[in-house]
Amino acid sequence: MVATKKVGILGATGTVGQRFILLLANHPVFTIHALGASSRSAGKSYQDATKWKQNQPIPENVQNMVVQECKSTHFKECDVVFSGLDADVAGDIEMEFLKANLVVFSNAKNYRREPTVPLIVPTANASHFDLIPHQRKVFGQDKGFIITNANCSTTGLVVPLKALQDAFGPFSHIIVHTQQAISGSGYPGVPSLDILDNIVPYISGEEEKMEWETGKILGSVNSEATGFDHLENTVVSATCTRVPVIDGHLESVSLKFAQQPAPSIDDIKRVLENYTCEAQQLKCHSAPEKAILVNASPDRPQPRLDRDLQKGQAVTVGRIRECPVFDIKFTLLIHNTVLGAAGSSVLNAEIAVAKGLI
Ligand SMILES: NC(=O)C1=CN([C@@H]2O[C@H](COP(=O)(O)OP(=O)(O)OC[C@H]3O[C@@H](n4cnc5c(N)ncnc54)[C@H](OP(=O)(O)O)[C@@H]3O)[C@@H](O)[C@H]2O)C=CC1
Ligand SMILES: N[C@@H](CC(=O)OP(=O)(O)O)C(=O)O
Repeated sequence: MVATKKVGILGATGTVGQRFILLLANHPVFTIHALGASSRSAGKSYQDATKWKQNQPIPENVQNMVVQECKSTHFKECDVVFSGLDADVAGDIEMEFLKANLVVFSNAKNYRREPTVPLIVPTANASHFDLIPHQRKVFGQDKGFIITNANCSTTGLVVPLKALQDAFGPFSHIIVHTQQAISGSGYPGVPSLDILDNIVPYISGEEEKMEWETGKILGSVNSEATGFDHLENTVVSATCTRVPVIDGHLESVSLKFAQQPAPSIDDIKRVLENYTCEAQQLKCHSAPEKAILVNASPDRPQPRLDRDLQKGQAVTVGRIRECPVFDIKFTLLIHNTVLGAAGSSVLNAEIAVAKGLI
Protein backbone atom coordinates (compact mmCIF):
# COMPACT_ATOMS: atom_id res chain seq x y z
CA MET A 1 0.00 0.00 0.00
CA VAL A 2 1.49 3.35 -1.11
CA ALA A 3 1.19 6.30 1.33
CA THR A 4 -1.13 9.08 0.13
CA LYS A 5 0.53 11.99 -1.66
CA LYS A 6 -0.72 15.59 -1.45
CA VAL A 7 -1.28 17.19 -4.83
CA GLY A 8 -1.84 20.72 -6.10
CA ILE A 9 -3.56 21.74 -9.35
CA LEU A 10 -2.51 24.91 -11.22
CA GLY A 11 -5.07 26.23 -13.70
CA ALA A 12 -7.66 24.33 -11.66
CA THR A 13 -10.57 26.41 -12.97
CA GLY A 14 -9.93 25.68 -16.69
CA THR A 15 -11.01 22.87 -19.01
CA VAL A 16 -7.98 20.70 -18.21
CA GLY A 17 -8.06 21.73 -14.52
CA GLN A 18 -11.66 20.51 -14.21
CA ARG A 19 -10.62 17.13 -15.66
CA PHE A 20 -7.83 16.94 -13.08
CA ILE A 21 -10.37 17.48 -10.33
CA LEU A 22 -12.62 14.66 -11.56
CA LEU A 23 -9.71 12.25 -12.08
CA LEU A 24 -8.22 13.00 -8.66
CA ALA A 25 -11.44 13.21 -6.62
CA ASN A 26 -11.39 9.55 -5.47
CA HIS A 27 -7.81 8.65 -6.23
CA PRO A 28 -6.16 5.93 -4.09
CA VAL A 29 -2.70 7.60 -4.06
CA PHE A 30 -3.28 11.34 -4.62
CA THR A 31 -5.29 13.72 -2.41
CA ILE A 32 -6.19 17.21 -3.66
CA HIS A 33 -4.52 19.65 -1.26
CA ALA A 34 -4.29 23.02 -3.06
CA LEU A 35 -5.83 24.71 -6.09
CA GLY A 36 -4.34 27.58 -8.09
CA ALA A 37 -5.56 29.91 -10.85
CA SER A 38 -5.23 33.58 -11.86
CA SER A 39 -5.61 36.56 -9.53
CA ARG A 40 -9.17 36.86 -10.91
CA SER A 41 -10.01 33.57 -9.14
CA ALA A 42 -7.66 33.68 -6.12
CA GLY A 43 -9.43 34.09 -2.78
CA LYS A 44 -12.74 32.71 -4.08
CA SER A 45 -14.19 29.30 -3.30
CA TYR A 46 -13.64 26.84 -6.15
CA GLN A 47 -17.33 26.66 -7.02
CA ASP A 48 -17.53 30.48 -7.30
CA ALA A 49 -14.28 30.78 -9.28
CA THR A 50 -14.91 28.13 -11.93
CA LYS A 51 -17.39 27.87 -14.80
CA TRP A 52 -17.90 24.12 -14.27
CA LYS A 53 -18.63 22.38 -17.60
CA GLN A 54 -18.34 18.70 -16.68
CA ASN A 55 -21.28 16.27 -16.71
CA GLN A 56 -20.64 15.28 -13.08
CA PRO A 57 -20.97 17.73 -10.17
CA ILE A 58 -17.95 19.34 -8.51
CA PRO A 59 -16.74 16.85 -5.88
CA GLU A 60 -18.03 17.91 -2.45
CA ASN A 61 -14.60 18.14 -0.83
CA VAL A 62 -13.45 20.56 -3.58
CA GLN A 63 -16.47 22.88 -3.84
CA ASN A 64 -15.42 25.15 -0.96
CA MET A 65 -11.64 24.92 -1.25
CA VAL A 66 -10.19 28.42 -1.62
CA VAL A 67 -8.34 29.05 -4.88
CA GLN A 68 -4.78 30.36 -4.41
CA GLU A 69 -2.50 32.43 -6.60
CA CYS A 70 0.01 30.24 -8.46
CA LYS A 71 2.99 30.89 -6.15
CA SER A 72 5.08 27.98 -4.88
CA THR A 73 4.74 29.10 -1.24
CA HIS A 74 1.04 28.12 -1.35
CA PHE A 75 1.96 24.65 -2.68
CA LYS A 76 5.05 23.86 -0.61
CA GLU A 77 3.38 20.92 1.15
CA CYS A 78 2.45 19.27 -2.16
CA ASP A 79 4.30 16.11 -3.22
CA VAL A 80 3.05 16.62 -6.79
CA VAL A 81 1.84 19.70 -8.68
CA PHE A 82 -0.27 19.23 -11.81
CA SER A 83 -0.42 22.15 -14.24
CA GLY A 84 -3.28 22.96 -16.59
CA LEU A 85 -2.08 26.56 -16.95
CA ASP A 86 -2.59 28.72 -19.97
CA ALA A 87 0.63 28.57 -22.01
CA ASP A 88 1.00 32.39 -21.82
CA VAL A 89 1.80 32.09 -18.10
CA ALA A 90 2.86 28.44 -17.65
CA GLY A 91 6.54 29.04 -18.50
CA ASP A 92 7.38 31.42 -15.65
CA ILE A 93 5.08 29.83 -13.07
CA GLU A 94 6.21 26.25 -13.66
CA MET A 95 9.89 27.30 -13.53
CA GLU A 96 9.30 29.04 -10.20
CA PHE A 97 7.76 25.82 -8.86
CA LEU A 98 10.64 23.68 -10.18
CA LYS A 99 13.19 26.02 -8.58
CA ALA A 100 11.29 25.64 -5.29
CA ASN A 101 12.15 21.90 -5.55
CA LEU A 102 8.59 20.85 -6.41
CA VAL A 103 7.56 18.05 -8.77
CA VAL A 104 5.61 19.44 -11.75
CA PHE A 105 3.56 17.56 -14.37
CA SER A 106 2.64 20.07 -17.08
CA ASN A 107 0.11 20.09 -19.90
CA ALA A 108 1.43 23.30 -21.40
CA LYS A 109 3.66 23.42 -24.49
CA ASN A 110 6.35 25.68 -22.97
CA TYR A 111 9.00 23.09 -21.93
CA ARG A 112 8.22 20.24 -24.36
CA ARG A 113 11.23 21.09 -26.55
CA GLU A 114 13.70 21.56 -23.66
CA PRO A 115 16.55 19.07 -24.12
CA THR A 116 16.45 17.96 -20.44
CA VAL A 117 12.65 17.80 -20.08
CA PRO A 118 10.97 14.46 -20.88
CA LEU A 119 7.88 14.67 -23.10
CA ILE A 120 5.99 11.62 -21.91
CA VAL A 121 2.85 9.91 -23.19
CA PRO A 122 2.35 7.41 -20.36
CA THR A 123 1.24 4.51 -22.55
CA ALA A 124 4.05 5.06 -25.07
CA ASN A 125 7.39 6.26 -23.66
CA ALA A 126 7.54 5.89 -19.87
CA SER A 127 11.23 4.91 -20.33
CA HIS A 128 11.97 8.65 -20.79
CA PHE A 129 11.73 9.06 -16.98
CA ASP A 130 15.34 7.77 -17.05
CA LEU A 131 16.45 11.35 -17.73
CA ILE A 132 15.22 12.69 -14.38
CA PRO A 133 18.50 12.20 -12.41
CA HIS A 134 20.29 14.26 -15.08
CA GLN A 135 17.57 16.94 -15.12
CA ARG A 136 17.83 17.26 -11.34
CA LYS A 137 21.58 17.86 -11.68
CA VAL A 138 21.05 20.51 -14.37
CA PHE A 139 18.46 22.42 -12.28
CA GLY A 140 20.24 21.77 -8.97
CA GLN A 141 17.28 19.97 -7.38
CA ASP A 142 17.33 16.93 -5.14
CA LYS A 143 13.56 16.33 -5.16
CA GLY A 144 11.91 18.47 -7.80
CA PHE A 145 11.63 17.82 -11.53
CA ILE A 146 9.36 18.69 -14.46
CA ILE A 147 7.66 16.34 -16.91
CA THR A 148 5.50 17.56 -19.78
CA ASN A 149 2.81 15.65 -21.58
CA ALA A 150 2.30 15.98 -25.28
CA ASN A 151 -0.11 17.90 -27.46
CA CYS A 152 -3.45 16.02 -27.40
CA SER A 153 -3.44 15.07 -31.10
CA THR A 154 0.18 13.95 -30.93
CA THR A 155 -0.68 11.80 -27.91
CA GLY A 156 -3.33 9.88 -29.87
CA LEU A 157 -0.98 9.39 -32.80
CA VAL A 158 2.08 8.09 -30.95
CA VAL A 159 0.41 5.25 -29.03
CA PRO A 160 -0.32 3.03 -32.08
CA LEU A 161 2.89 4.28 -33.74
CA LYS A 162 4.92 3.12 -30.74
CA ALA A 163 3.37 -0.37 -30.91
CA LEU A 164 4.10 -0.60 -34.65
CA GLN A 165 7.60 0.87 -34.42
CA ASP A 166 8.59 -1.60 -31.67
CA ALA A 167 7.40 -4.50 -33.83
CA PHE A 168 8.37 -3.45 -37.36
CA GLY A 169 10.99 -0.71 -37.05
CA PRO A 170 10.75 3.01 -37.86
CA PHE A 171 8.56 4.75 -40.44
CA SER A 172 9.84 6.71 -43.39
CA HIS A 173 6.64 8.75 -43.89
CA ILE A 174 3.61 9.60 -41.73
CA ILE A 175 0.65 11.67 -42.93
CA VAL A 176 -2.04 12.58 -40.40
CA HIS A 177 -5.25 14.57 -40.73
CA THR A 178 -7.07 15.51 -37.51
CA GLN A 179 -10.67 16.45 -36.73
CA GLN A 180 -10.38 18.04 -33.29
CA ALA A 181 -13.04 18.66 -30.65
CA ILE A 182 -13.86 22.15 -29.41
CA SER A 183 -12.91 21.37 -25.78
CA GLY A 184 -9.32 21.39 -27.06
CA SER A 185 -9.43 25.16 -27.26
CA GLY A 186 -10.38 25.67 -23.60
CA TYR A 187 -13.34 27.74 -22.37
CA PRO A 188 -15.08 29.64 -23.93
CA GLY A 189 -12.90 28.54 -26.86
CA VAL A 190 -14.09 28.73 -30.48
CA PRO A 191 -17.12 31.08 -30.90
CA SER A 192 -20.35 29.18 -31.63
CA LEU A 193 -20.89 31.18 -34.85
CA ASP A 194 -17.53 29.89 -36.11
CA ILE A 195 -18.00 26.20 -35.29
CA LEU A 196 -21.73 25.33 -35.56
CA ASP A 197 -22.64 24.03 -39.05
CA ASN A 198 -18.98 24.37 -39.91
CA ILE A 199 -15.41 23.01 -39.91
CA VAL A 200 -12.41 25.30 -39.37
CA PRO A 201 -9.39 24.01 -41.35
CA TYR A 202 -6.74 25.64 -39.14
CA ILE A 203 -5.54 25.38 -35.51
CA SER A 204 -2.68 27.74 -34.74
CA GLY A 205 0.62 25.94 -34.11
CA GLU A 206 -0.97 22.47 -33.96
CA GLU A 207 0.55 20.99 -37.12
CA GLU A 208 4.07 22.08 -36.16
CA LYS A 209 3.62 20.50 -32.70
CA MET A 210 2.50 17.17 -34.16
CA GLU A 211 5.32 17.13 -36.69
CA TRP A 212 8.00 17.84 -34.04
CA GLU A 213 6.75 16.15 -30.84
CA THR A 214 6.26 12.76 -32.56
CA GLY A 215 10.02 12.50 -33.16
CA LYS A 216 10.96 13.24 -29.53
CA ILE A 217 8.43 10.77 -28.09
CA LEU A 218 9.27 7.94 -30.50
CA GLY A 219 12.99 8.65 -30.09
CA SER A 220 15.06 7.24 -27.23
CA VAL A 221 17.04 8.37 -24.20
CA ASN A 222 20.74 8.49 -25.15
CA SER A 223 23.17 5.95 -23.70
CA GLU A 224 24.45 8.39 -20.99
CA ALA A 225 20.84 9.30 -20.02
CA THR A 226 21.64 12.98 -20.56
CA GLY A 227 19.40 13.74 -23.54
CA PHE A 228 17.08 12.37 -26.20
CA ASP A 229 17.92 10.96 -29.61
CA HIS A 230 15.11 12.45 -31.71
CA LEU A 231 13.84 10.14 -34.47
CA GLU A 232 15.77 10.78 -37.63
CA ASN A 233 14.61 9.93 -41.15
CA THR A 234 10.90 9.90 -40.27
CA VAL A 235 8.95 12.64 -42.04
CA VAL A 236 5.64 13.68 -40.47
CA SER A 237 3.06 15.82 -42.28
CA ALA A 238 0.01 16.96 -40.27
CA THR A 239 -3.19 18.80 -41.25
CA CYS A 240 -5.31 19.87 -38.28
CA THR A 241 -8.96 20.94 -38.33
CA ARG A 242 -11.59 21.90 -35.71
CA VAL A 243 -15.00 20.20 -35.90
CA PRO A 244 -18.27 20.65 -33.93
CA VAL A 245 -17.69 17.79 -31.45
CA ILE A 246 -17.39 18.48 -27.71
CA ASP A 247 -14.74 15.88 -26.71
CA GLY A 248 -12.65 13.44 -28.76
CA HIS A 249 -10.12 14.03 -31.53
CA LEU A 250 -10.44 11.77 -34.63
CA GLU A 251 -7.30 11.26 -36.74
CA SER A 252 -6.80 9.68 -40.18
CA VAL A 253 -3.28 8.26 -40.48
CA SER A 254 -1.28 6.90 -43.46
CA LEU A 255 2.12 5.23 -42.87
CA LYS A 256 5.08 4.00 -44.82
CA PHE A 257 7.62 1.76 -43.06
CA ALA A 258 11.35 2.28 -43.64
CA GLN A 259 11.85 -1.46 -43.91
CA GLN A 260 10.27 -3.10 -46.96
CA PRO A 261 8.33 -5.24 -47.63
CA ALA A 262 5.84 -3.79 -45.15
CA PRO A 263 4.01 -6.03 -42.64
CA SER A 264 0.65 -7.48 -43.62
CA ILE A 265 -2.62 -5.98 -42.40
CA ASP A 266 -3.15 -9.08 -40.23
CA ASP A 267 0.26 -8.57 -38.60
CA ILE A 268 -0.54 -4.88 -37.98
CA LYS A 269 -3.85 -5.77 -36.30
CA ARG A 270 -2.23 -8.46 -34.17
CA VAL A 271 0.49 -6.10 -32.92
CA LEU A 272 -1.99 -3.33 -32.08
CA GLU A 273 -4.32 -5.74 -30.29
CA ASN A 274 -1.53 -7.28 -28.21
CA TYR A 275 0.29 -4.06 -27.28
CA THR A 276 1.20 -3.67 -23.61
CA CYS A 277 3.06 -0.84 -21.88
CA GLU A 278 5.09 -0.17 -18.73
CA ALA A 279 2.24 1.64 -16.96
CA GLN A 280 0.29 -1.62 -17.04
CA GLN A 281 3.25 -3.70 -15.86
CA LEU A 282 3.70 -1.26 -12.94
CA LYS A 283 -0.02 -1.77 -12.15
CA CYS A 284 -0.73 1.97 -12.11
CA HIS A 285 -4.26 2.83 -10.96
CA SER A 286 -5.16 4.86 -14.10
CA ALA A 287 -3.49 2.57 -16.65
CA PRO A 288 -6.04 1.26 -19.15
CA GLU A 289 -6.47 -2.50 -19.28
CA LYS A 290 -5.81 -2.12 -23.00
CA ALA A 291 -3.88 0.94 -24.22
CA ILE A 292 -5.06 0.34 -27.80
CA LEU A 293 -8.57 -0.89 -28.63
CA VAL A 294 -8.92 -2.25 -32.15
CA ASN A 295 -12.48 -1.91 -33.47
CA ALA A 296 -13.28 -4.01 -36.54
CA SER A 297 -16.57 -2.24 -37.43
CA PRO A 298 -16.26 -0.36 -40.73
CA ASP A 299 -17.68 2.87 -39.28
CA ARG A 300 -15.66 3.12 -36.03
CA PRO A 301 -14.09 4.79 -34.09
CA GLN A 302 -16.54 7.63 -33.47
CA PRO A 303 -16.09 10.37 -30.84
CA ARG A 304 -19.45 10.00 -29.08
CA LEU A 305 -19.32 6.19 -29.00
CA ASP A 306 -15.66 5.51 -28.23
CA ARG A 307 -14.10 8.43 -26.31
CA ASP A 308 -15.01 7.19 -22.82
CA LEU A 309 -13.87 3.57 -23.24
CA GLN A 310 -11.25 2.52 -20.66
CA LYS A 311 -12.11 5.73 -18.75
CA GLY A 312 -10.74 7.83 -21.63
CA GLN A 313 -7.18 6.44 -21.25
CA ALA A 314 -7.12 4.22 -24.38
CA VAL A 315 -6.70 5.04 -28.06
CA THR A 316 -9.28 3.34 -30.31
CA VAL A 317 -8.03 2.30 -33.74
CA GLY A 318 -10.26 1.22 -36.63
CA ARG A 319 -10.50 1.06 -40.42
CA ILE A 320 -7.06 -0.60 -40.68
CA ARG A 321 -6.46 -1.17 -44.38
CA GLU A 322 -3.90 -1.02 -47.15
CA CYS A 323 -2.92 2.40 -48.47
CA PRO A 324 -2.44 2.65 -52.25
CA VAL A 325 0.14 5.45 -51.79
CA PHE A 326 1.98 4.38 -48.57
CA ASP A 327 1.74 0.97 -46.82
CA ILE A 328 -1.22 1.16 -44.42
CA LYS A 329 -3.86 3.60 -43.23
CA PHE A 330 -6.22 3.70 -40.24
CA THR A 331 -8.42 5.99 -38.15
CA LEU A 332 -7.88 6.63 -34.43
CA LEU A 333 -9.73 8.37 -31.64
CA ILE A 334 -8.36 9.92 -28.44
CA HIS A 335 -10.24 11.62 -25.58
CA ASN A 336 -8.44 14.95 -25.79
CA THR A 337 -8.94 16.14 -22.21
CA VAL A 338 -8.35 12.72 -20.57
CA LEU A 339 -5.46 10.81 -22.22
CA GLY A 340 -4.81 13.94 -24.32
CA ALA A 341 -4.32 16.14 -21.24
CA ALA A 342 -5.09 15.60 -17.51
CA GLY A 343 -5.26 11.79 -17.75
CA SER A 344 -1.73 11.66 -19.16
CA SER A 345 -0.39 13.79 -16.32
CA VAL A 346 -2.10 11.72 -13.64
CA LEU A 347 -0.86 8.44 -15.13
CA ASN A 348 2.63 9.90 -15.56
CA ALA A 349 2.63 10.83 -11.87
CA GLU A 350 1.50 7.32 -10.91
CA ILE A 351 4.39 5.90 -12.99
CA ALA A 352 6.81 8.26 -11.23
CA VAL A 353 5.55 7.06 -7.83
CA ALA A 354 5.89 3.41 -8.94
CA LYS A 355 9.46 4.12 -10.10
CA GLY A 356 10.33 5.66 -6.73
CA LEU A 357 10.92 9.17 -8.15
CA ILE A 358 8.37 10.81 -5.82
N1 LIG B 1 -7.96 21.48 -23.62
C1 LIG B 1 -7.19 20.48 -24.08
O1 LIG B 1 -7.68 19.48 -24.65
C2 LIG B 1 -5.71 20.53 -23.91
C3 LIG B 1 -5.06 21.62 -23.31
N2 LIG B 1 -3.71 21.60 -23.14
C4 LIG B 1 -2.99 22.70 -22.50
O2 LIG B 1 -3.37 22.77 -21.13
C5 LIG B 1 -3.38 24.12 -20.69
C6 LIG B 1 -4.75 24.50 -20.18
O3 LIG B 1 -5.70 24.42 -21.23
P1 LIG B 1 -7.25 24.66 -20.98
O4 LIG B 1 -7.67 24.06 -19.70
O5 LIG B 1 -7.91 24.22 -22.22
O6 LIG B 1 -7.31 26.27 -20.82
P2 LIG B 1 -8.41 27.19 -20.10
O7 LIG B 1 -8.36 28.49 -20.79
O8 LIG B 1 -9.72 26.48 -20.01
O9 LIG B 1 -7.83 27.35 -18.59
C7 LIG B 1 -6.68 28.09 -18.32
C8 LIG B 1 -6.34 28.09 -16.83
O10 LIG B 1 -5.18 28.92 -16.64
C9 LIG B 1 -5.47 29.88 -15.60
N3 LIG B 1 -4.76 31.14 -15.81
C10 LIG B 1 -4.91 32.01 -16.84
N4 LIG B 1 -4.11 33.08 -16.65
C11 LIG B 1 -3.44 32.88 -15.49
C12 LIG B 1 -2.49 33.64 -14.75
N5 LIG B 1 -2.05 34.84 -15.17
N6 LIG B 1 -2.02 33.11 -13.60
C13 LIG B 1 -2.46 31.92 -13.15
N7 LIG B 1 -3.38 31.18 -13.79
C14 LIG B 1 -3.87 31.64 -14.96
C15 LIG B 1 -6.97 30.08 -15.68
O11 LIG B 1 -7.44 30.62 -14.44
P3 LIG B 1 -8.70 31.66 -14.36
O12 LIG B 1 -9.94 30.81 -14.43
O13 LIG B 1 -8.52 32.29 -13.03
O14 LIG B 1 -8.57 32.59 -15.51
C16 LIG B 1 -7.44 28.65 -15.93
O15 LIG B 1 -7.48 27.94 -14.73
C17 LIG B 1 -2.94 24.98 -21.88
O16 LIG B 1 -1.56 25.21 -21.79
C18 LIG B 1 -3.29 24.10 -23.08
O17 LIG B 1 -2.53 24.41 -24.19
C19 LIG B 1 -3.01 20.49 -23.52
C20 LIG B 1 -3.58 19.42 -24.11
C21 LIG B 1 -4.99 19.38 -24.37
N1 LIG C 1 -4.35 22.72 -29.41
C1 LIG C 1 -5.06 21.58 -28.83
C2 LIG C 1 -5.08 21.69 -27.33
C3 LIG C 1 -3.84 22.27 -26.76
O1 LIG C 1 -3.90 23.16 -25.98
O2 LIG C 1 -2.69 21.75 -27.21
P1 LIG C 1 -1.24 22.17 -26.68
O3 LIG C 1 -1.14 21.77 -25.27
O4 LIG C 1 -0.30 21.41 -27.54
O5 LIG C 1 -1.09 23.66 -26.85
C4 LIG C 1 -6.45 21.52 -29.42
O6 LIG C 1 -6.84 22.49 -29.94
O7 LIG C 1 -7.18 20.56 -29.34
